[in-house]
Amino acid sequence: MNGSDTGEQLVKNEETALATAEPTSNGSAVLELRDVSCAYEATRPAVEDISFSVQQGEILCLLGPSGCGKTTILRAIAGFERVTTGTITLSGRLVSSRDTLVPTEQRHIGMVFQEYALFPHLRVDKNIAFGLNHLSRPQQRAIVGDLLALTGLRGLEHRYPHELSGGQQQRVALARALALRPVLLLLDEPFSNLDPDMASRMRQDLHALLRQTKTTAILVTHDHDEAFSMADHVAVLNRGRLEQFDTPEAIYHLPTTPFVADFVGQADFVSGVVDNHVVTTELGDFPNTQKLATGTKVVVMIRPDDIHIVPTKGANARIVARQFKGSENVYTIRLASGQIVHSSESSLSIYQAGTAIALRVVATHTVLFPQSPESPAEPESHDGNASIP
Ligand SMILES: Nc1ncnc2c1ncn2[C@@H]1O[C@H](COP(=O)(O)OP(=O)(O)OP(=O)(O)O)[C@@H](O)[C@H]1O
Repeated sequence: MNGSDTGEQLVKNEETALATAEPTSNGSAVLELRDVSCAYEATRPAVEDISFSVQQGEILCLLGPSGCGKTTILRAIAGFERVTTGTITLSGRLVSSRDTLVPTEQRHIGMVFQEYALFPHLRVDKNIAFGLNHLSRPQQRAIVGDLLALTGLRGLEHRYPHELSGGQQQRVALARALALRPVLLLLDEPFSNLDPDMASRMRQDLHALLRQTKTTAILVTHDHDEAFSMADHVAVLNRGRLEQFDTPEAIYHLPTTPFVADFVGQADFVSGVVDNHVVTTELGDFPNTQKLATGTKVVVMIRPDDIHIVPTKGANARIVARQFKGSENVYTIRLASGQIVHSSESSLSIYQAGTAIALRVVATHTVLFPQSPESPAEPESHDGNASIP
């Protein structure tokens, strides 16, 4: 392992082009939440002090583990839940506060939920036209025709919901929501009932459709890949609190908490000590991007794709295990100290367990967190595989 290898190839955070986002804005926001809390039980808030805004035409993803409060926020925006503190403003109008609850039907919000909720006795075209009774027949036909084309449902307009696949039913639910030209479209885990291939296709189609119709949307998911591929901004929630609101790129590369770092991808956390301009760790030196005082103890977040294996006789680190993932091999590595880190290598790079290796670290963004007695416990268990010293 070579400390200078590590240090030379690093780029300071200040030099990156990553744009970070403001969670609130007083610009022309379609939706603005300010210090919103909701509680199902008087003593225990389900979500607390949530503030963010969504601009016209933007897609926001609410991302977090089960029970973190995603659906509660969506329901509060829709007007199904009261807020106990804070305000929700929609198109400049106060719709929720402690003393205000504008009814759902006056909020001009479209909704698509996991179970689609189509009318089983109505054909596809009638399902889509359901909310359009105030318009003339020719107007209704024109809107339905446009949406059938946009959602790829042409030819299926005379079928009943039970005669459609899950993906097709979901398109009908989308078309029905868009027919009313909502100021905001809310989607609660809309792909969770679809198989992975169909979900991936639907994500791309939905993204194109929202862009084409300039629809402002909020999508709830616990899948960070889904959030990254769909969103302009991602709000990461943990235990009812907003941990970070940012662009997908900044959430991945510049997470502001160990929880976010761990939740949005595999991450390892290596102990280090600040020595002037660098942080010295067992993996080499990293830039002291936060200008911390010499002697400060920190943990450095490192992703597996930043760590590369160099088989080296006599080196102190060892390969413990290999996990084949199709497009990559993820290696579990034990450093001389016993610390475990991970390395992502190409699917054809195969090394045996026990191989002595050096590590080349090419971290493009250095993320430092304070080392505290609490930090090891912060991330909760989920898909990620982080190990924190
Ligand atoms: N109707 C309810 N009554 C009491 N507590 C509730 C109710 N609905 C949700 N909660 C609680 O509020 C918290 C947030 O739940 P919420 O459904 O918003 O989370 P979520 O992130 O959407 O979860 P999931 O991904 O599993 O749907 C959880 O602790 C949950 O147990």
